[in-house]
Amino acid sequence: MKNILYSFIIKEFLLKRGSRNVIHTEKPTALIMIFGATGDLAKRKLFPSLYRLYQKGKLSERFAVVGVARRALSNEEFQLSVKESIEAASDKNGNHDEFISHFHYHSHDVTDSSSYLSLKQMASDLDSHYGLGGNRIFYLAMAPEFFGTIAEHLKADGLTDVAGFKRLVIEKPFGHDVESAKQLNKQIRNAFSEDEIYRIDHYLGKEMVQNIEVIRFANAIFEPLWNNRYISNIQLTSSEVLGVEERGRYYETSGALRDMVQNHMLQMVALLAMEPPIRLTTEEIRSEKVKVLRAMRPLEGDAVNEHFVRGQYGKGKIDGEEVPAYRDEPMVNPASNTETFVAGKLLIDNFRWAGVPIYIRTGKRMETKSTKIVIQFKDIPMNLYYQSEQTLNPNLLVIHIQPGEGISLYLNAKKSGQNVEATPVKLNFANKGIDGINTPEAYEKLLYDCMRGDATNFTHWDEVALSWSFVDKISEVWESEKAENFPNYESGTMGPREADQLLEKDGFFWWPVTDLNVDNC
Ligand SMILES: NC(=O)C1=CN([C@@H]2O[C@H](COP(=O)(O)OP(=O)(O)OC[C@H]3O[C@@H](n4cnc5c(N)ncnc54)[C@H](OP(=O)(O)O)[C@@H]3O)[C@@H](O)[C@H]2O)C=CC1
Ligand SMILES: O=C1O[C@H](COP(=O)(O)O)[C@@H](O)[C@H](O)[C@H]1O
Repeated sequence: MKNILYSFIIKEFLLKRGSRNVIHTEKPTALIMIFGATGDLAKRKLFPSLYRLYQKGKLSERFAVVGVARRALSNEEFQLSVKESIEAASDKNGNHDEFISHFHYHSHDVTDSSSYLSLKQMASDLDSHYGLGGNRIFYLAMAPEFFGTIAEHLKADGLTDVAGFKRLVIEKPFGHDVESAKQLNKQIRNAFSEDEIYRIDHYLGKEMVQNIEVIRFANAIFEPLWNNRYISNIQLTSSEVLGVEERGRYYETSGALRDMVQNHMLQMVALLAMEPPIRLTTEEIRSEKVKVLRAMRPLEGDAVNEHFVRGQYGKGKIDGEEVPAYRDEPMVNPASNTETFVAGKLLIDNFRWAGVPIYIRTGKRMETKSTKIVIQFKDIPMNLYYQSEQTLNPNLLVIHIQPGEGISLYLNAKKSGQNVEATPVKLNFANKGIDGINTPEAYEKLLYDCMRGDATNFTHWDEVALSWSFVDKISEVWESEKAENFPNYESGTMGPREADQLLEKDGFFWWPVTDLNVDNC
């Protein structure tokens, strides 16, 4: 029985997945201008992702990259840093010379108006040299305070006057709250229209986050059950083992709520809870996600601390090593009130989800690195197969986002032998096991999507505004009340006790993410 069900699910899943996922063969042509080209993001993610696209033949020879940053570098020095970043990320022995010859450097302070004119000249020369058709992508991989200034200069100094397309890719955080996000949006909208703006949420580039839609809408067995009649609760965990590391300055003004919940966690909630779009177009999918965010019950006053728990890590042990408390990290206030952990209960007040709690939790310095979604189905009305003192396990659907990728379905089946008792069985689909290849990095997919002009996996302004409005109410309360019990969880644990109590008071518990790991098939 286990095998029959298993193969049915896998076959169904792959068939539907294949019919939906068009294989893109376009080789887009563009000038990609990376602001912040000497920074961490460019080196760790952007250059290696562009290289992988090139290696896979998804970039034609008609592309050029201009790296922009303040420090004085020659083209050769910049190309060497690109080469080093590719080697550090993956390919130590490849021949990168042809690829890196497409990279050029412009030393430029983005606050200095005069240097945009030479940047414009450089862009125009590269456009002619590589035959780029005037297509331009401006990637802002810099601190957010520069986003608005750069966008304004690009327009004022004529860099956006192009014969081809112009697109702005903008990193997180998109604002600090709804007001600052509106202000930033206004600045960039003076230079780019909404459909030219690609707001990055790298979770939307993750293979299994993109798979949420397919699992839901391509399987006859799930969608009819995807509602408050059959689902008792949903749990989303995104736990990290790393601490705040070198990012104390940024994190002190952000905290886990702004850093992870406002964007990644709420985006995953929207994908899980949205109605089937009438078409798989960017506009239709975004519009369904927006409806979920609009239906999320806002929290105010006392409701904030009834539905949300905050935590901050203290010292502890990770992999046998002592690690410091958050308050002892570099560039962190020794009396910091910043949360490094958030757990919350969300309610979506619409016909499908009324009464189904969606629990989220995310934090740094936790026991394990894991992003998982657990959908817990309601109990059957009557338990025929267990002794009265035993309870039947609920059916669970687990979507493994990372580090393992796949899905597991927990069912009850008959125990082998003469008896008629039920025993839990787990049906597993491990993504790598089936495809036999490493799935592309999120940034690789998102860069390619942007070059092709597909904004589906980027966040629309309406989503940004709604998620900030939701989160702002929580921040207001937390910023006005000092957390007297911080630090309230030891590094290397799954967060504060209050996060468990949040579910216990509803009669649930967090499914232990380490026990649910996907096995390779
Ligand atoms: N790093 C990561 O993993 C992630 C980063 N992000 C986001 O990406 C963005 C960049 O982050 P990250 O790469 O870590 O930042 P870094 O601090 O490592 O890099 C900043 C870059 O900006 C350049 N820069 C700073 N000031 C100026 C200026 N006035 N004019 C021109 N260039 C300037 C720096 O170069 P120079 O000093 O030479 O001028 C450097 O290239 C941020 O918005 C961050 O939130 C988002 C997700 C993950
Ligand atoms: O955006 C961010 O995400 C990372 C976690 O990303 P993941 O892909 O490793 O899950 C987080 O560490 C960082 O603080 C945050 O800014």
